[in-house]
This record gives sequence, structure tokens and C-alpha cells, in this order.
Amino acid sequence: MIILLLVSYYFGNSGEVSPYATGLVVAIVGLFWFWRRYKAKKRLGGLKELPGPRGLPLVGNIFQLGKFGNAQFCKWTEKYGNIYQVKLGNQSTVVISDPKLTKEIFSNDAVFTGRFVIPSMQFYDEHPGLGIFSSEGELWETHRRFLLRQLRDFGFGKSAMETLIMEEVQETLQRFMQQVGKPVSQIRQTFRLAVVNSLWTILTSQRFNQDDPKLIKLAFNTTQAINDVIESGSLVLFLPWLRHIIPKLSGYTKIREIFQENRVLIEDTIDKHKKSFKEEDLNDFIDVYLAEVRKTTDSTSPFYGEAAERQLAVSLFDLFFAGSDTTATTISWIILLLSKHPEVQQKLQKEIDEITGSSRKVSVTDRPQMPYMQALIDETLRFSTITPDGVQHRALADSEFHGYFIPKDVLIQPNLYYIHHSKAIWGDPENFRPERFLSSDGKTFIKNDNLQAFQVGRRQCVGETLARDTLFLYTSNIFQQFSIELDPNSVQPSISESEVGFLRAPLPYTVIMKDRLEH
Ligand code: HEM
Repeated sequence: MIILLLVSYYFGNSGEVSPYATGLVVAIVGLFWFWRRYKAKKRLGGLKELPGPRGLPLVGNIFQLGKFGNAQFCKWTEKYGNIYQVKLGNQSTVVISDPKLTKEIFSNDAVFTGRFVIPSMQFYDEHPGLGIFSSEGELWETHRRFLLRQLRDFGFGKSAMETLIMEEVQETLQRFMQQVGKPVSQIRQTFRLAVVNSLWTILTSQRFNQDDPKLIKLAFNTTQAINDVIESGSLVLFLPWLRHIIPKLSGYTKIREIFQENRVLIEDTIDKHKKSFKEEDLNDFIDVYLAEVRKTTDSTSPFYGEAAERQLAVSLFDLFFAGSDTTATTISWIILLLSKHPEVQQKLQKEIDEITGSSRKVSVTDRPQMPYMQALIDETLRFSTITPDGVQHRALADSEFHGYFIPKDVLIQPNLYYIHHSKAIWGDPENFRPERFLSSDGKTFIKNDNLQAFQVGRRQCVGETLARDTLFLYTSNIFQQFSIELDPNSVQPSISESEVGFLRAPLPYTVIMKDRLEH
């Protein structure tokens, strides 16, 4: 309208809209529209455009998501199919809801190995894109390879690490023993402390007491800050420029304070390792990393100098952050699901009793003889799906997937919740039924590729082995010792609902433990 008035004014018909001006404006707008369509078509290069819901300018589809964003992603899958596009703020995101397609896109082509660097969520605000989680290209590849090798040599799957995890399992068992017969709540928090402690010990060789305030801060602060941002609508994630306008209200100030606390703790720990460093006595991940930095003389190497030390700090934070709440939340789902399903709990205890009896603790070497336990863990990972939207990847260049044009910088988001709850794949996804991962005689555990809790392909979770060992050791040793039921006098939580937050966590619940081994 403003353009129309300006053009009318120019044509000398002050105040009135002339028909010439209207024609001219319509022609200009029409030409502009055709030009944009032509450009878009040319850009597609004969490829198809992705379907998806229309969004508003600037904010895209954000306000259509609601508190439980994943429910809307599942509805859109029903409407637009297994591959469609949405806009979160000004960020285009391709949502994939089929396990074969996620495997294909994340495994085959290095172009889909990028990451979305969220400005406010970086360990070093001034050096984004470091570490394992947020890095890309050569920096990511070299560090991921190094990390996997060292963690394998230093423990992933080794007995030394089992000993460290078992220390925390024992402490948790003792805590539970003191509470036998009484209502116990705060289950997720208890496991967070235990898991955080074993991870910290594995990475730094330092162990906290489970009541140490430093440990409590480490365990809760970062997740809490991220949850606060999500609860207040995730605006700073999708509209990052808001942090400059309303830093406090958007949650940015709080997040930076917490990253600063983490920074002090991690940098301090690295400094202590530097002071006591001995080439012939490498004890943990920090030591082996520092050894690599000391022997690197090529200034172009990612392991050279001060930049490499920053990279070490962020990698430590990534491992710690990615590994602690994920594992603890999954254990808290296991406790809730087994309390709701006493028949599953009894089958598990029968298997434990047959393998170890009560004379010794369960060890990871028992796992091959425990198919029911393995099935139970996979069924929990499927049923709970703690990362319903998975972790997004970024397209590093314009590319093609199944005839669709995928522009550079678009994010690829696996709809894990949909995949794990698809009727077509699982038959009765709403039921918690470990038997779906067993052979028909119940004697053999059967892996199912449609379970993608750790995602698949080139960026698949590096901590899967550690997570599976931890889940196995906690669950088997807790249910060897205790039978657990929901407290009949407390609120009975629904298992199909969850808390709003960064991870899909169970609603709060209260249980009563009974000592099974009491003589
Ligand atoms: C039940 C527990 C866990 C679940 C469900 C889980 C899930 C995931 C998922 C879905 C991803 C994204 C993969 C991708 O982008 O393709 C991921 C990445 C990652 N996870 Fe885990 N994780 C768990 C435990 C752990 C543990 C114990 C550690 C390490 C101590 C860990 C470290 C990482 C790291 C460093 C990445 C980034 C990998 C990369 O970008 O290359 N996770 N995890």
C-alpha cells in the first residue's frame, strides 16, 4: 500500500490511487514473484522441493511446536510423510522419520556430518565450534578418532572402567539399603550424582564424595540452565540474536554464568594435570591428550599449542555433558518401568539368580548369558526415547537426497520418537515388552536396527559402549539386591508422559525398596 501511494504521488495524482500506478505495482510484484520462482527452480536444478508446513516470516514454525515439540513433528510426519521441511526461526530443518532413511543420510555422505553451532551454548563464547559435539571437518574427525582410540585403550569395555563404575554402584546400593521400606523419591537425581562421579573419575582420575557440593553443581547446573531455556520457549536457541536484546529474559546470562563455572573447574583440573604430568605415568584421558600436545611440533596440527588445550577443555565438557544426564535419565526410566511392570522385574530377577545367585555381584562378563537383561535395556531405550528429536546434523554443502534438494546449512533432524513408536515397525509400540528383542524361545537377544537411540552413521554416539556397560551394571546389581514397587501412597506417574526439558525424562515418582537378599 505504501508503495502504491508513493507511485501514485509520483504520477502526480496527489492523495488518490491512480489505475496506472496500480497496474505498475502489480506488474512489479508479479515480475518479482516470477523472478524468485525462477531463481528457486534454477537452484533446485530439476530436483524436488521438500514438502512441509507454511510458517510465519522471521519465526517460521516455532509457535506451532508447543511445549512438547516432538508431538507436532509426529503429526507433520503423518501429513507430509517421512521426509519434510520446517523452519525453526530462520533455520530450515529437514525432519526424517524413517529408520532406513536416517541410516542412509547419516552413514553414506560426509556432507551431512556438520553440526548446528548454537551461539549461546558454546563452552567458549568467543571460540565456537570446538570439542567433539559441536566441531566439524578435520578438527572433528581427528579428535573423534583420537578420543575413540584413547577411550578404548583407557577403559571403554575394559575391567578398570568396570571397577570405577562399580564403586558408584556400591555406594548407590548402600544408600538404597538405608532406605529399605521407606518411600524414596528423587531417583533421577540420585543416579545423576553417581553417573557424573564415575564419568569424572574415568576422565580425570579424581573422585568426589556423592554429597560434595562441587559434584552436585557439576551434575545439575548445565542441564538446569538448558531446561530453563526450553521451558521458556527455547527462543534463544532458535532466535539467537535475542541474547543481545534481552540477555536475562532469554536465559542467556544464566547459561553463560554456568558455562563460566564449568570452565573454572575444567581448566583448573587440566592445570593440575599439567603440573604433575609425567610422560611415563599416563593415568587418564587428560594425561594422554597432554602427551599428544607435547609431542606435536607441526603448528598446523589440531593438537598444537594453546588452541589444542582449549580443544581438550571443550572435549572434556562434551563427554561429561553428553554422558551424564543421558545415562542417569535412562536408569531412572528403567526403575520406573520395572516398578510399573512387576512381571518384567520378576523375569529379570530369575535370570540374575540363575547366572550369579546372591553370592557375587553381576559383572559385564555375565552379559552374554543374560539375554533378558539386554532385551530389557533396548526396550527401555526404545520406549523412553530420551532424545525424541535426536541430535541434528548440518548439511555442509548443497546436495541431493532421494530426489530432494537439500541446501547448504539446512539441519537434518531424525524423528527418533516417531521411529521408535511406529506401529508399522513395532506392531504394539505402546506396550513395554522386552520380548520383542528376543528370539521366539526367549533364549537369544536379537538386535533390531530400527532402534536408533544412539543414532547411526558417522557421528553416532561415541559413548554407547560406556552407556550400555553403565546401564547393565546399575540395573542388574540393583535388581539382584532389591525388589522395587511404586509407593501406593504417592502420586502414580503415567509412563506415556514425560517432563518438559532437554531430555525426555520420566515424571517424578516415589518407590519402596525391599531387600531380596535379607536372610
Ligand atoms: C543412554 C545414554 C546415551 C544416549 C541415549 C546417547 C545418545 C546420543 C545421541 C543421539 C547422539 C547424537 C549422535 C549424532 O549426532 O549422530 C550422541 C552423541 C554423542 N554422545 Fe551420546 N548418548 C548416551 C551416552 C553417552 C555417553 C556415556 C557419552 C560419553 C561419555 C556420550 C558422548 C557423546 C558424544 C561425545 C557425542 C557427540 C559425537 C559426535 O558429534 O561425533 N554419550 N549421543
